[in-house]
Amino acid sequence: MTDAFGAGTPEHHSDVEAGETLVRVADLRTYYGETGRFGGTPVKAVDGVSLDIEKGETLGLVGESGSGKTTLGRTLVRLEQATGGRVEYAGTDVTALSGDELRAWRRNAQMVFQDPESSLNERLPVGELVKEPLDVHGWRTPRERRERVRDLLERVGLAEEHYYRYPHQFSGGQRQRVGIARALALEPEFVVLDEPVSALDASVQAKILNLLGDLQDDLGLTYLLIAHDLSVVEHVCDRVAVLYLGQLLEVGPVADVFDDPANPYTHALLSAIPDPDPTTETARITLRGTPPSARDPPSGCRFSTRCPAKIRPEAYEGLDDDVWDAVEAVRDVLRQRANAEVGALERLAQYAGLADPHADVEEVISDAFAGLDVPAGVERTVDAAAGRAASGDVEGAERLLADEFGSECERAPPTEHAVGESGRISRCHRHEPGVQSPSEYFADHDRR
Ligand SMILES: Nc1ncnc2c1ncn2[C@@H]1O[C@H](COP(=O)(O)OP(=O)(O)OP(=O)(O)O)[C@@H](O)[C@H]1O
Repeated sequence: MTDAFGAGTPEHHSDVEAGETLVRVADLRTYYGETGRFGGTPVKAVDGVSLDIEKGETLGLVGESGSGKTTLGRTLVRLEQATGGRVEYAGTDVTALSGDELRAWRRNAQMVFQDPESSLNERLPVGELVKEPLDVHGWRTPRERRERVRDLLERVGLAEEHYYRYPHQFSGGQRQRVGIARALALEPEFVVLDEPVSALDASVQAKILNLLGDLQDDLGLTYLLIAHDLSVVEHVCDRVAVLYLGQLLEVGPVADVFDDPANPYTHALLSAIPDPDPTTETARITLRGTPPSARDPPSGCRFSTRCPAKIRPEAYEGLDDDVWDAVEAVRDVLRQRANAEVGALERLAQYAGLADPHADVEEVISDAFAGLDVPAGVERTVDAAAGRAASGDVEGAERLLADEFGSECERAPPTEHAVGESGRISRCHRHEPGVQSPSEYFADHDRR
């Protein structure tokens, strides 16, 4: 065994070498609430994720709010129990661990939480907060624990006199330092950092990120960094994984993914970052609305309901982009209306005499197509769908449009495709032969 920050590897660490797989995630699923209020469908927060994390790397995890980032992170450190699949840590499936084995493994896998305002118990002085995990694990003698806490406080840039202060006496950055010290108390090998700087001012963010980088170098840590700020990921991560509605759409080295994204969703996410160079002309892709419900995710590709590069039926390949987008927008509205949860709410509203839920479908349609030159064939199909919706058959209307305008994107889930030589993978039907790749498609279509 080593001292607090002594040389050498702590005994409880794995024998995995830098660059080898430390954490192997296989078809992982974490569902919440098997019996929901609206009819018993669980929220599929993580739904079939497979991913390797290498010892010593920083893997970024990005995706919109609600995509399952926190749930995935929490499942990897066993703060959440997986519904299915495996998390192998140095070859051992930790989803199956219990009792003493689980307790012993927990030393290796810790988490730093997003919000230093609420993740620290206000009633304990920071020294006690940092010492708590050592107490819980019965680490060495009480005196040695206090000494280790002093070392830890110093290591994260706090001073000895901070031991007896309370979290509310600290700034946001200092509180996050306390959170980091607490996570490191038991000398973990793998740390999930859940938005560790998003609640902090920009100048403080840089200091905390530097600290995390120094600690990684000194202690040989492996990080999973959850972040919504893509520029943070670009600066500090080795690889990045892109999550959408509980599934990974792209994984690869940061340099490659940021330089030349493979998946349409990554294209859209990255195009939202302001380009510091005003001379380059990068198209901004606007994503319509918010991701659909994780309780009732779309069939086929999860991103198909919002994808700007969705494959079209051959007859509509040449259709004007604006008309296509209007069709997609109408389909989106119909889908939301046919959704069980919305349906239940609407039935309730109807029962209370508040509204006729189908009254404004025609209005939605005329708004969507206003000012557009709509080909007669498209108009006929959309009118027929509007008629069905107005008579109360929203699902029938949705089906009619799906039959006419749908493609493999919404019929089958895309498989994993290797992209380039750097171990990158992307899930998208556009990587299959016979269609333009996502990059070729975006080069051809201005989706601003
Ligand atoms: N304890 C819970 N019970 C029920 N549903 C939950 C719970 N925690 C999260 N969810 C749901 O699971 C899905 C994924 O949430 P999660 O917090 O993992 O996403 P996220 O990508 O981390 O989002 P954010 O960026 O907003 O933190 C969401 O639909 C969310 O509402």
